[in-house]
Amino acid sequence: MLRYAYLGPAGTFTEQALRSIPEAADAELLPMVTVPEALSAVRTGTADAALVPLENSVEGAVPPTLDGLASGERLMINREVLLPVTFNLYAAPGADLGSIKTVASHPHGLAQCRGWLRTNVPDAELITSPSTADAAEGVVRGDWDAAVCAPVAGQRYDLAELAVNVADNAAAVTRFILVTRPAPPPARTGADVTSLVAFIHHDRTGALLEVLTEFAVRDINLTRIESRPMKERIGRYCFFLDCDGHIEDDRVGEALMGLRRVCEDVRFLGSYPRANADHEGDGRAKPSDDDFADAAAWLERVRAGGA
Ligand SMILES: O=C(O)C(=O)C[C@]1(C(=O)O)C=C[C@@H](O)C=C1
Repeated sequence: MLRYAYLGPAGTFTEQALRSIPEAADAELLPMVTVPEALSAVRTGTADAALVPLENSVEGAVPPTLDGLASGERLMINREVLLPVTFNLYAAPGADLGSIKTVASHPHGLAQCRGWLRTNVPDAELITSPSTADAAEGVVRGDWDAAVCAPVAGQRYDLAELAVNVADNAAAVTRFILVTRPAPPPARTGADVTSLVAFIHHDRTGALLEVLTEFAVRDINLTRIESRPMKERIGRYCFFLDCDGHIEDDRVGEALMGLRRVCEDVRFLGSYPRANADHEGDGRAKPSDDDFADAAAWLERVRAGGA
């Protein structure tokens, strides 16, 4: 039986996202307290895969996930899951809004409900917890008065619903990734994402431009770029890049080779099906895949002395 680690406890958005993966239905689900623990379960072999949050459409990146992918033994992204996230405010049965002095949630949960909390419980102290479901559990433990979490967590921990849809942006979506130990990527679908970390030569003028150029000259659409400090000293960053396409695509393979030439190091994080099938790319795709194949065949021919 496959074992899937995830950011737990039961009732997190991550668990909901994991349950949307068909293979997880028959798997053993292993709740972990933090993202680094979930990633480490995969590295040590305690789990076959881990589902962790990567970014939110309102709050941006989840730093422990980026840091856990950039360093340590290499892991690979095998799949992405997009989940709309809606938050409610829960407290112990019998409580009302006026009695709430402390509210806990995951930092991303608190950030997404900042405006509502400031308006409706202006004097409450905001406490960060490892996950939204841990915040709900903390209400049961008596650690704090209320939790901002998913409706499923409120129900699971038998809490009283004090307010619904307390997020400042009702359309928020979180992107989760399923990571495994290094393995051949899932087959190309024609609507794929490739993720990598580029470690540039810091003292070289235009080093980042060189990286971007490898994509631009091959008409590869970049869909995300994000920097994280490398933690050795101020001013050192690595760059997380997502682009359209699969490592098996000629243009993406060529771009990766180009990056390998111009960067200090490149960490390939995987090619996997894009979850938002309505994503249109830049709509140009010129030169076409056939043009890349044709150019490769032409090079072979002229190298061999042909026309
Ligand atoms: O705490 C949870 O429920 C999670 O799954 C984590 C997480 C996150 O890291 O962004 C996931 C989605 C929400 O945006 C808030 C928290």
